[in-house]
Amino acid sequence: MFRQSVRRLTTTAHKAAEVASKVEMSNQYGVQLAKAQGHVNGFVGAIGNTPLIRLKRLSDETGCEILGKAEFQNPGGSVKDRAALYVVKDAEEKGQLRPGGTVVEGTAGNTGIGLAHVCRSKGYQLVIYMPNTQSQGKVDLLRLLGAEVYPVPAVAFENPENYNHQAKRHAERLDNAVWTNQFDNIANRRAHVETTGPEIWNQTDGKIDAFTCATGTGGTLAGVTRYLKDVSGGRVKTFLADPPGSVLHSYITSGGQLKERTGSSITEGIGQGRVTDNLKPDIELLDGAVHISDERSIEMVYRCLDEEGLYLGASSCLNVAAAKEVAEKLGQGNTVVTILCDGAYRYADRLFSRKWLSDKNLLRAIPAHLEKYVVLP
Ligand SMILES: Cc1ncc(COP(=O)(O)O)c(C=O)c1O
Repeated sequence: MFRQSVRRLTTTAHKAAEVASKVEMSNQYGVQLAKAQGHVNGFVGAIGNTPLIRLKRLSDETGCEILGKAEFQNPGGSVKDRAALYVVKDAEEKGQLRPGGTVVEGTAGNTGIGLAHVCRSKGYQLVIYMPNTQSQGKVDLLRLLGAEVYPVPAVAFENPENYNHQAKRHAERLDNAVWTNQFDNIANRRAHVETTGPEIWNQTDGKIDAFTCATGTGGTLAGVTRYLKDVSGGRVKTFLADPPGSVLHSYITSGGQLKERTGSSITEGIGQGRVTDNLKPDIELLDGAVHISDERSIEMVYRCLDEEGLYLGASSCLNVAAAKEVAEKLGQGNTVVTILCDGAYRYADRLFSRKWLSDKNLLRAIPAHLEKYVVLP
């Protein structure tokens, strides 16, 4: 009995030592091993290097190459994983965030999910403030990923009770905490100057004529624009893609006049009422802007599913519709790249619901042969 217990203890101790040495080894050599053996180190190592997908039907139709960067393949499921990693890394590098610290952000969507994964994998606490108009599903998912979530009244940015200002104040009350401030923190834009832009350039071998995407914070559009303009000596043209309810299309086409925000869109995560600090340095570099109605975005959700087998969210499909418009504007033989921001999984209960589509007066935008995909009541 005694001998058995000793054997069990010795085996346990041996196993513990083995595990400890593996952990140590993985800490010390993780990055090198990852590179040598073709795997990546943890969640953050899996961010980026997403495929560039040729959209066959739209390319054939326009006589251009229309390519979508598959950002839905990031480990947290969206383009926002890149920004989440960069704003956290930036806070670490500036000494604002030390081991065991807390990240605080105001976000209603993908940035929160990206941050929740990044914070879990790096051992930080995460606090999220969001408007209380958001679905319970989003709140539940963030809580499931370990975040502390505060739904607060949905008031305008100018109101001190807006979720962004509450997030800022929360961080100020804590030690070793940072408000990552995705809208005006240019580490967000840097993620795309340093990763998304170079990936697109390398994946196209520099044979890219235009890039277009929508903006939420503006990080993706500004960062990719900056990189592509620099590396191509200004040759690559870049365009904002804008949904209804955003002021940026008219800001760009009117030469810098900021109008009052009116209207709204079914596309989530995009559309803006102001020029954020992420956009400011690069908005002048843009060659133009295209406006895409909700009808065109939703039609493209169904077309991408039917023609390409791609199950995409509405902002991705607004981008695809914009890429098609840019291709038609530039003419045959051009290569146009856009961003496939996330999949439809988080929005399926709306995008494929007959009631929701008819409440939004969008059922009529779906071509008859694609109505078979409206599978939810
Ligand atoms: C689904 C989706 N698409 C696009 C964007 C816009 O990206 P960016 O913030 O880089 O402008 C966001 C931002 O949250 C998003 O959630």
